[in-house]
Amino acid sequence: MQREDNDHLVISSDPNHPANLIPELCRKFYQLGWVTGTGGGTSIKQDNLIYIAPSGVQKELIKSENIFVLSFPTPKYPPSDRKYIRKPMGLKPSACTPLFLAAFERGAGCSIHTHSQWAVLVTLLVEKVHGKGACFEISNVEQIKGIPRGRTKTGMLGFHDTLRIPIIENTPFEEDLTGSLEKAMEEYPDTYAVLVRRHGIYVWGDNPAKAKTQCESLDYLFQLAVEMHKLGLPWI
Ligand SMILES: CSCCC(=O)C(=O)COP(=O)(O)O
Ligand SMILES: [Zn+2]
Repeated sequence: MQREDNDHLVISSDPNHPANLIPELCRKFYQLGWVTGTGGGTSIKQDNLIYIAPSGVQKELIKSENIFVLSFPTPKYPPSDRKYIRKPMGLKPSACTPLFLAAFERGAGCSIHTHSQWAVLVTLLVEKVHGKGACFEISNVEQIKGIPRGRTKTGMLGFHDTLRIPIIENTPFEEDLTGSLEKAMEEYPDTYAVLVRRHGIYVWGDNPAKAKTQCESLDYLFQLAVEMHKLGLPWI
């Protein structure tokens, strides 16, 4: 049943409650330039509930009462079949919802979408190989250790390991990225992120802290790669 109230699901004095964490994370991401101009967003899964930020709003101004709540599992399509249990009046759920759900279906506890310029720039430096999808690769940089080996493995990548992040092509509407994002997730079962050419990145993690730090490590590596490229240094 769709409800417009259910305020108790988003009102909490606990700073780690998803409805408090999402606004807090969005404020941090805004300061980093990742979600300016209403772009990007964040979603958290806790038990069988998904908390989602609203669409097309200033992400740094989101309040707990603006948060949508979905019962998980839920159909991704059509949007009218999704099991919303809290829908704030006058707001629309993030257009990233089916992409966030794709990460939750694969065990994630938090999914972040940013429009980081470093992420966009690396997608312009990595070309599509004929017959294969494009992929950002980097190795021999300490910060690679901030990324887990993968969903099917334990521990973090090592200094000499190669980090691979698939790149998918952008589409006119955010929702339409879902098919290619899921294909990339199948082709790279150990990835925790997918870059979207000329758009940004989706990053997910087991919980909000891991998703955030993985997002930070990746952004560091993208910036480094772009700066190395500018200096004429190979980054791989
Ligand atoms: C200028 S933002 C264009 C839409 C977009 O790419 C995006 O990430 C915004 O998603 P929302 O959560 O606001 O629906
Ligand atoms: Zn976007």
